[in-house]
Amino acid sequence: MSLPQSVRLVEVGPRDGLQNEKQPISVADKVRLVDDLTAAGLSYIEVGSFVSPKWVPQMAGSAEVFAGIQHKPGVTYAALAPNLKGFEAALAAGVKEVAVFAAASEAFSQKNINCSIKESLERFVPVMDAAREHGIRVRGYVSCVLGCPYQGEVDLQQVAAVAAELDAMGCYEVSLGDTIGVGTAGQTRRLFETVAAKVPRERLAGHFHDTYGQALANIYASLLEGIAVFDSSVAGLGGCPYAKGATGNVASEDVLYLLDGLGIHSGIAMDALIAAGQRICALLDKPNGSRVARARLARG
Ligand SMILES: CC(C)(COP(=O)([O-])OP(=O)([O-])OC[C@H]1O[C@@H](n2cnc3c(N)ncnc32)[C@H](O)[C@@H]1OP(=O)([O-])[O-])[C@@H](O)C(=O)NCCC(=O)NCCSC(=O)C[C@@](C)(O)CC(=O)[O-]
Repeated sequence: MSLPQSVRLVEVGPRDGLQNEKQPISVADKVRLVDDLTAAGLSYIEVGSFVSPKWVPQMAGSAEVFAGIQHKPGVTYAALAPNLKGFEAALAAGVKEVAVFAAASEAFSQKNINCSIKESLERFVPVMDAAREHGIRVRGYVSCVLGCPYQGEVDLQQVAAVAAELDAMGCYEVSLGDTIGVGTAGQTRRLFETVAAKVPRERLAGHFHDTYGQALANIYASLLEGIAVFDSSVAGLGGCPYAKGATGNVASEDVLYLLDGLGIHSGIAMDALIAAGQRICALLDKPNGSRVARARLARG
């Protein structure tokens, strides 16, 4: 299979990246991050989550963040919504695209959203109905596709079954998440081969955390499988509050470098992206998780 000619990056830094941060981050700083990412040319930014603030306190101000950001025409600004309550809050905040999130592991589903996989899918039905009514597009996530922090191995047929359910209920795209970043390139190819038997490749995306340093290899393996949408996080920010020890997503800057090297178009400006990552890392007082950013900054 030949490599895709263009790739869409879904920037999840403001949501997946920041949700795990313990220190308070002001609405103004979150707004600045999203605006910086818009300026860098990202066409899709996951801005926040409409989840329980008791479960994920850092995402509590998501409505204010949506109210504060610049909405550039042609850019999608999305939010997570785990249930109808979250969807209604997102709608009230003017959100035009939401994402629902399920898991391929029962144990993770319970820890993350306090219900079984089956119950979570049932919860999404009214969300999908309301979204259809209001003309809101819905993206789907499946977590723990290559391993679970609680149950270990995950059956790829189970991943395919959950992805197929999300697809059938109307998610226009399903993102497969290696939540704890344990997967390897060979497993990634088998993952997409298996899931593509049930959901067409053009409706699948890859979401790789970089805990074991395999995320770029997994993205390359996914490209070879014909996948053309990847989630990434500026400066490699993040981790999941319900996946202890998992590091952030693959850094957007590093994915961009890979794509540029392959001649694959993404429309993103590297210098502006690096500047956005540096600004948020300075604010959080943490090292930049992008190797490309560190190398470029060291070069001066
Ligand atoms: C799903 C629930 C709400 C169930 O939580 P629950 O406790 O079972 O919910 P409930 O329906 O029993 O309600 C309990 C309380 O929460 C409130 N509530 C109920 N729903 C909402 C809502 N939407 N927004 C705000 N509040 C809400 C509700 O009103 C009530 O308030 P109280 O009466 O106690 O004051 C909870 O488990 C939750 O919010 N979980 C969020 C988990 C989360 O955000 N995880 C991180 C994102 S997923 C991820 O990172 C993985 C991904 C996507 O990146 C891909 C990958 O890497 O794998």
